Amino acid sequence: MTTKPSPQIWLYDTTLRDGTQREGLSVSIEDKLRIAKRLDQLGVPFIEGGWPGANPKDVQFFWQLQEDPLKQSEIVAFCSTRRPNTTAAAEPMLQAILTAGTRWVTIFGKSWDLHVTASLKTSLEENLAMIRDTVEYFCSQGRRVIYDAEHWFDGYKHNLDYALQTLEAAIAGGAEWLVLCDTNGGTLPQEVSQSVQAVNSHLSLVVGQESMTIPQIGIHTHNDSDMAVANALAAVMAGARMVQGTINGYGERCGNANLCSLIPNLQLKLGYSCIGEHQLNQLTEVSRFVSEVVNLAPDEHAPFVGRSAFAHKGGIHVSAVERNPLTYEHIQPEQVGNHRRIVISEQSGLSNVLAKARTFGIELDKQTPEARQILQRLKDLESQGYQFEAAEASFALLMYEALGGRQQFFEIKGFQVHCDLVEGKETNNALATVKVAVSGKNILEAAEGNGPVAALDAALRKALVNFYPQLATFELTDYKVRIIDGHTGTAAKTRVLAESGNGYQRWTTVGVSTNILAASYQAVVEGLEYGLLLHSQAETALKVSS
Ligand SMILES: CC(=O)SCCNC(=O)CCNC(=O)[C@H](O)C(C)(C)COP(=O)(O)OP(=O)(O)OC[C@H]1O[C@@H](n2cnc3c(N)ncnc32)[C@H](O)[C@@H]1OP(=O)(O)O
Ligand SMILES: CC(=O)C(=O)O
Repeated sequence: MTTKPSPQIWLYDTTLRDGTQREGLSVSIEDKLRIAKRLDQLGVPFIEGGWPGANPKDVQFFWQLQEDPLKQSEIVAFCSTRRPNTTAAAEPMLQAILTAGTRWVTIFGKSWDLHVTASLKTSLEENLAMIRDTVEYFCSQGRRVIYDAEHWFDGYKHNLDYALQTLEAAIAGGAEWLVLCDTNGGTLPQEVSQSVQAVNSHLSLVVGQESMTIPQIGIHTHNDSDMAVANALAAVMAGARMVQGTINGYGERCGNANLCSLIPNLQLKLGYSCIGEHQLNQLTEVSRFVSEVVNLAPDEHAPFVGRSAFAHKGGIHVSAVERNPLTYEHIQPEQVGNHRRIVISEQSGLSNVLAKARTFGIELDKQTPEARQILQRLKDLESQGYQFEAAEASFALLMYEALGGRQQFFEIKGFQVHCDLVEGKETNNALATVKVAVSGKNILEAAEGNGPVAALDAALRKALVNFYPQLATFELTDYKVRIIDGHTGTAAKTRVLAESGNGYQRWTTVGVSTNILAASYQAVVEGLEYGLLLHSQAETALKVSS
């Protein structure tokens, strides 16, 4: 028996054009080239690179791609129709599109009569001529044209006859795709379905009579009603075959349809073919790559690709997921290149503790009193203000302690910090002294730092480095302070999260106290202890393997 091939949906990425219309997002030519190349590897058939002629950066970008073309994607130049009362050939803006040297061009034109009169300030007839002429001009120059019907759904609602005439003008000019745009993002899914079906029926009737090829329908949605992905899916289910969107949903105002959600929904839920399976599992990496290049923090809670998309926190969830992931996961995280995470907190049950212990190489038995003690200690500490979700190294130390296997690398006998808040003295304004004991030997050390925590960290390392030379590679990489129960004023508790690293691993520890220095001290000391533990575990593993 032969299996029916999945119907194809043509993906059209506009991260480099509509995505860059997002407030706070700006990219260099090099950034654009890096993103285009990554999308090319992902197998996106169309990549809208920008509007050459609108700014020098986009002109350069297309020229550079002529020197070093993409391997599989079509790079597309974007532009408006010609201005009123001129000719396409006379428009400098359209000439810039030709020099961009792309095979495909996307032209956007007005579908809504309000826009023609209020924004273009021209007649309805002239707008039809602008659409037809512009598309025709590019076709006559050997380009293939995608026509973006701007404000399609508003035009459809307010003046259906005219909106349809604008599509017919694009067809008459030679457009191969008609992309219906929800430019203002205010449309709901059932309106999208109904409109796409109506357009398809109208085109088969009108264009069929003139025995012309019927262009295919595409969809371009914005997220102003939080419907961009739902609307694009509704359009596909109603017959659209091109989907425009951006990586991470970047775009003007509230953004565009998010391809990181659309692709897996289309492919895994609706059975359409968009990109290859081995490309689908690159999606999480592509999402993070693009957010890194555009210098925006990734959305940790983004569906499919976010760090928390498959993170399980509630004890009931973890217990069930450990038995069968289908209980609380809608797809396998690996299908989109993501992975499952178990989070520990006051919401945990024994299943969370057991699963987390396993990630540290500790096999706990649910029936043992130690497992229950660890859970109880976790809940007690969280009720005092600790948070272990992000401080897994402190949780590991807590587990070793409960199991009687916490190694004592050093003992702190006391510490003092002195801050010198003299105006103009911004460096080394703090001095810390520490007294520590290692293998029964007492050491007293002092160090300066740009603040009390840095000074304390430096003094501790100085005291310990002769015993543990690996400390020279450790560094405090991040330090976060949060005031909890702030209504109690200066008596409020402070939670400190300290991130440490040794060049190839990072770990986070937590400290809580009414005294910010005591909280910091606790987090910093546990950070050093955990780093020493990692080193000692690595040495043991090396001895065993050799
Ligand atoms: C829905 C969308 O997202 S469409 C893409 C929107 N993206 C952008 O606007 C980013 C790039 N834009 C730009 O760099 C500039 O706006 C430019 C270069 C295009 C135009 O700059 P300017 O000539 O200074 O015009 P300005 O931005 O003030 O106004 C836009 C002009 O385009 C016209 N216009 C708008 N839509 C269309 C269209 N579909 N076809 C033809 N002209 C159009 C407007 O009527 C206005 O013309 P006017 O100046 O003769 O009144
Ligand atoms: C073309 C486009 O970006 C829009 O209509 O939203």
